Amino acid sequence: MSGTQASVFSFQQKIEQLLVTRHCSGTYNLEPGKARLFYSNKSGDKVGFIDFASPNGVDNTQLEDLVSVCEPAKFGRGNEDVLDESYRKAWKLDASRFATQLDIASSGILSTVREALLQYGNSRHTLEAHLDKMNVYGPGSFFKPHVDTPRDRDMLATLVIVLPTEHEGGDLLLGEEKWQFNSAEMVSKSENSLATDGIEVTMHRLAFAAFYSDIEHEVTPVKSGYRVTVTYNLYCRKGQDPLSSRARIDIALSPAEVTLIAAMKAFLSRPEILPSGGIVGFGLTHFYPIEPKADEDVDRAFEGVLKGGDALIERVCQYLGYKVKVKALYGYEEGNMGSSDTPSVRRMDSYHSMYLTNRYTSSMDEYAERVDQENAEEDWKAYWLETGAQVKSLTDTGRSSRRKAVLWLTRPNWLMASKTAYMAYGNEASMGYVYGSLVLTVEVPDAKTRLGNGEEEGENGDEGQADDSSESEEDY
Ligand SMILES: O=C(O)CCC(=O)C(=O)O
Ligand SMILES: [Fe+2]
Repeated sequence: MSGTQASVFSFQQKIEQLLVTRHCSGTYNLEPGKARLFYSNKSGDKVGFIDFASPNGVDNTQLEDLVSVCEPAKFGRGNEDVLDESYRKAWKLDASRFATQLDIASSGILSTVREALLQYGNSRHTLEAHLDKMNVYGPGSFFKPHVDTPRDRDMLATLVIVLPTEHEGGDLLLGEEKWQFNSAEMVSKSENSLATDGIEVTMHRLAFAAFYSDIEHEVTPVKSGYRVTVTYNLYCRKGQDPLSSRARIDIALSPAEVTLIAAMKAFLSRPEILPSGGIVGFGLTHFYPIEPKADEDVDRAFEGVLKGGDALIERVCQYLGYKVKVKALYGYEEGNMGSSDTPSVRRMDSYHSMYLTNRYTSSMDEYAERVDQENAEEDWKAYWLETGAQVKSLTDTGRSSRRKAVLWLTRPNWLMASKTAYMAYGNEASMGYVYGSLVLTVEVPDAKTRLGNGEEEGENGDEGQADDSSESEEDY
């Protein structure tokens, strides 16, 4: 391993330690009179309610009545909603057939979740919760590994509320490390507190968990009792900025940011790293909802709304004064840049060149699939470690334009569990959005300029990789 590769490798390890998948969970004591759930059957001629704050708790007869108005829960396999009880066994009730008194905003649940999920994001972005459905998991109910289908480009996360009922099993397992949300135990604890009239009452608590929707998750079988959940889709809406750009709100740096800033500064101060300047690229950890047909600009779409560790990298690069761009990355085979310019995706080691583009087209699906191929990991790593690989940018007509040296620092989607779920299993049929794999890039000047002892433009323009290095940074 060359000296450069060794420093890239150790820097890569440092970053990856900081990029953990973020999720959040907790409990909330239900206040009497504020935790009823009303429901109706399909025709609306039968209605009922359950008071989850009732001091006596909720009994199985009440839950069986709720089940009697529910339907078997389907899930999405590709573009279809399917009923397959070997993959998902549960009941569901659409949002149109129930209402809950629970207010996730005034209870503070939503702001707690926002703080965790948008930790490094823009402080002006809001987290909007849309009630999705209610599910009941009875004895033997479960939901095998899946991701939550993106409903819209802004869909960021899923919030699951587990209401207090006595049950066993039905844990939510999340991500590669199978983080466990043991909701049965969390809701089993109740507290006695004094009501205003001095009488002691039992307060029951709900449990909640929120996680980025592209993280693979599953619900283990319920062993006894009924597990009742209300789920919300959480959308990150970009903040409007009616004020001048000087009126920004900047949140103080977190320890992870401080560590990464120092590491990045030290790394880029090494003269052997991109000596003539070029692009530093990061494969994003998370998948992002993309509408392949929309042909939208991914940089504009995702700038400032990245998830978890991806947002951490973005914020650190911005802090260091670099302009960050979100891009799609394609590989092209030699000789395949004919007039049709249809991207052809092949194994990384057979690529002639890599292309960075602002557009994500349906061919990027194949690109994402390629990452999933068996044994692809090794090739991918080797490529990702390669220094001085080149990228070109694609113009809107699909023709290549300028070349730049690129140094890849993190592998894409490496924290995600089995990638098959992204293609095959969603909690709903796909609705025109797919999870796409993206990269983040920053352009860095040559080593002399970085070390503060060179001319602004750099002296060494003959590296041979940048055939048009005088172009503005907007051009890659
Ligand atoms: O109930 C849970 O904990 C998660 C449910 C879920 O994954 C879903 O409904 O998509
Ligand atoms: Fe799910």
